[in-house]
Order: sequence, then C-alpha cells, then structure tokens
Amino acid sequence: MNEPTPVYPLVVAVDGPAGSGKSSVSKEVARRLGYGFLDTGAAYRALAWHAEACGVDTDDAASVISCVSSFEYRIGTDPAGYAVQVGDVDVTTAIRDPDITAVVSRVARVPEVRTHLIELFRSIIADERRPGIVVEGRDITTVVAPDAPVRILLTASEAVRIARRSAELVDTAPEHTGEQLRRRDEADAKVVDFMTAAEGVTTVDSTELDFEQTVDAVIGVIRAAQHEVVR
Ligand SMILES: Nc1ncnc2c1ncn2[C@@H]1O[C@H](COP(=O)(O)OP(=O)(O)O)[C@@H](O)[C@H]1O
Ligand SMILES: Nc1ccn([C@@H]2O[C@H](COP(=O)(O)OP(=O)(O)O)[C@@H](O)[C@H]2O)c(=O)n1
Repeated sequence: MNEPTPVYPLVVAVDGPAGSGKSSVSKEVARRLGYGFLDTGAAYRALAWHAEACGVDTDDAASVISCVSSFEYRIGTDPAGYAVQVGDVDVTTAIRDPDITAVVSRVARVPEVRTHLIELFRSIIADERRPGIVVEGRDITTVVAPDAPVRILLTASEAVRIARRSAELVDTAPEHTGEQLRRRDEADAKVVDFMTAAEGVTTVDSTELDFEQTVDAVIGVIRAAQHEVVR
C-alpha cells in the first residue's frame, strides 16, 4: 500500500497571553523535534521599533501605516538562535525594551499592519525547509494558520504569568510588570481572542506545570495529532 505523501512543513500553531510560555516552550519544542520556530510577536515589536525610529506617533494609525512600506523585516527560524533585522540593523535585543513593549499593542491593532504581517508570516512558513515549524503568537490558530494540523492554546493563570515575567525583569518592580502585562493583554484581546480556545484547538494550561512538563505536554499534543493523521 502506498504511504500518504507528507505535506511539509507540518505547522504547529501556538497562541496565548503574555508570559504563558509561548516563546520559550515553542522554541524548545522546535529544537527537540528538529522543527523551525517563528516568533510572530517579534515582527509586531520590530514594526513598533521601526515606527519609533521613523519618529511617527504610534497612537496615530495613519502614521503607523505610512511606515509599513519602508519596513524591511527579516527573521530566522532556527530555534537555536535567530536574529531579528530591520534593514541593516540587528534589533533582536532592542525590541524587548520595555519602551517597545509599552507601545507594541498600538501598532498591532492597526488592520493594515496585521494584513501585511500575516502575509509575511505565511510566506516564511511556506519557505521553511525543516519538516515542521512551530509558530507562536496571538492569532496563529485562528487567522494565520487556521488549517494547521496542530493548534494549541498555551495558558497559565494571570498570577503565574506575572510572576514568570517579573522573574525575567529583575530591574522592574513586580507591580509595574503586572500592571503592564494586564494592560497589554486587555488591549490585545480587543483585537483577537487568545484567551479562549477556538474549535479544534487544544488547551495546555501550564499553571501547575514546570517548564519541562509544559514542553512534554506540547510534544504530547503534537504526537497525538500525528497519530490521528497516520491512523
Ligand atoms: N511552565 C513553565 N514553568 C515555569 N516557567 C516557565 C514556564 N513556561 C515558561 N516559563 C518561563 O516564563 C517566562 C515567560 O515565558 P515566555 O516564553 O517569554 O512567554 P510568552 O512568550 O508567552 O510571553 C520565561 O522566563 C520562561 O522561561
Ligand atoms: N500573532 C501576534 C503576535 C503578537 N502580537 C502583538 O505583539 C505584541 C508582542 O508579542 P510577544 O509575543 O512578543 O509578547 P509576549 O507574549 O512574549 O510578551 C503583543 O502584545 C501583541 O500586541 C499580535 O498582535 N499578534
């Protein structure tokens, strides 16, 4: 009997709120499976960085849209280390600056921005030459790759997410980190729903899981989905 022809890359779509572990867990899952990894939030952050560098008012949608045509964005998909570039500038570190975190939602809510970036993500996914790619963000399971064979909502309680983010941002008061995270989730949730799983999306709640257990849980969902396809 003929084996079915596999369609590459296998897309693993992961959504969730800030601090749920999307980026770190997805990266480790990709590394273990030999898959590519795409952090879509990096593109929204890089566009926010670009808008600031161009001196435009990120509160004004028309000004943000005016920057999109000059946004030359590049990102790798190697989970072992990827650089984020805007034009010739390496912005890998700069886009994590709290000043960028504070304005990124304003850029991400502009529909023209989303249309442009969604197209970009789809072309990066199509160009992936590894057997699979883990793509993480807010609207991957619902908009960017709604037909992905594996779709996961990675969540954790707000308190746990704030504690994890605060542990990373040791120079910032935990109350401030908490307030920022809450405000950003609230703004982002007005644009796309990443707090409830869409139909066919598997929820992995990492509130009570450590990092290793969360990685194993996500790999378990991928294995189960592959088993379904082969059956
Ligand atoms: N299950 C977990 N248990 C403990 N820490 C975790 C877990 N998942 C992620 N982390 C840590 O929490 C922090 C936030 O994770 P991150 O991947 O940046 O989240 P997101 O991309 O969803 O904002 C990181 O320091 C990460 O190592
Ligand atoms: N698919 C996505 C990914 C990120 N974003 C936006 O980009 C911002 C930064 O995303 P991120 O994934 O780096 O944020 P964290 O969850 O890592 O803190 C989010 O706050 C959203 O405003 C989005 O709108 N859609």
